[in-house]
Amino acid sequence: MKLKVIVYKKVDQSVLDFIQKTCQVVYFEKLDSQNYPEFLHELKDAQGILGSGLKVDKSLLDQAPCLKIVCNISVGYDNLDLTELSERGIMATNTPEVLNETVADTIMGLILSTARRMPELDQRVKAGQWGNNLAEKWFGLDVHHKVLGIIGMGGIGSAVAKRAHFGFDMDILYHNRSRNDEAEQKYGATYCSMEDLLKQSDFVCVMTPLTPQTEKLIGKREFKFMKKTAIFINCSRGKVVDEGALIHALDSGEIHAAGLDVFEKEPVNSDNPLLSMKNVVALPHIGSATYETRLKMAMLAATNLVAGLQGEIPPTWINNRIQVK
Ligand SMILES: NC(=O)C1=CN([C@@H]2O[C@H](COP(=O)(O)OP(=O)(O)OC[C@H]3O[C@@H](n4cnc5c(N)ncnc54)[C@H](OP(=O)(O)O)[C@@H]3O)[C@@H](O)[C@H]2O)C=CC1
Ligand SMILES: O=CC(=O)O
Repeated sequence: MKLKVIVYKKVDQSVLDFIQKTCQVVYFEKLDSQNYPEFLHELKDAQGILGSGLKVDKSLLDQAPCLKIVCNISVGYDNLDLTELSERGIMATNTPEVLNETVADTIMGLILSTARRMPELDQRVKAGQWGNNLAEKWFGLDVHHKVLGIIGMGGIGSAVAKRAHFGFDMDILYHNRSRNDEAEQKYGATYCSMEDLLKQSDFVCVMTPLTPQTEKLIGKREFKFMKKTAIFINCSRGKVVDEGALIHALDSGEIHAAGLDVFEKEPVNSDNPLLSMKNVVALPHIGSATYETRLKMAMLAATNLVAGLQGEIPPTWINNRIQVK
């Protein structure tokens, strides 16, 4: 008999076909309050689940006694309680690398659009407010030859550094817990303390995972260190930043602007002060959202799922030191 798995996110038919060669698939294009009871019912005898964003914690796992593998279609796995999964011998996988270049493109888009105020100017032109002269008040800031500080020089951070170094002649500073020799050699990135990075950078880009150590990593103190002309970019997770402190920093002119793909609460509330600030460019958590990359991510997640259930090693297994169930 085929093993039963749940796919709880819309994926391409080719991904479903691949999984269905070896598994029986229960498919929810998305989970909502209407179909959640049905999902929980199916979970009772499911061996694998595949999707993204679902909080997989003790209370969910208590309702999934047969589960062997949880496959995220995302590189971030802050939605997973890894301790709980590992104690139960359940494998967890994510989708690193295949999205690096696409997310880096999104980040460069945020850097350029905040510095050159593209969304604001687009709205003016479309509203018929071009006028005869482009007044100085619509000027932006240069990106090329500036200093880019990357906090979290991993897969995505390195792809940003590559673009900034070769494409924009930027100087790269970075901060991690450990040195990234490759980024230093290939992109001339300079390792420095967080404080030095914040003080010296024209653009500060956060690209760490969300962990207990990185929650509110950037707060009041960090914004105070930044230049008044600094542009802050967050494409990691909203909770890595103290959103109240960010609002204050933008409001009070402590920093110049922000480009945000992620928010403390998603979808962001329509009355969030960040959304009414002209110096904020806001995106709806679409860092990796191209057809090509989302397909690669879903296929990698499916490959993990099938491998794990067939007793093979999933290619991107996170808790790979556990005694498997
Ligand atoms: N907006 C979007 O759509 C997307 C968001 N993301 C987010 O981006 C995150 C990063 O992805 P990716 O680049 O693939 O991950 P990587 O694991 O490749 O890189 C993360 C980097 O963060 C550093 N880091 C981790 N903890 C700390 C810390 N406490 N202080 C300083 N640096 C730290 C790591 O270095 P070291 O271990 O040496 O500290 C590493 O260099 C994901 O976890 C996800 O949350 C990812 C994809 C898309
Ligand atoms: O947020 C997206 C991810 O892949 O992580």
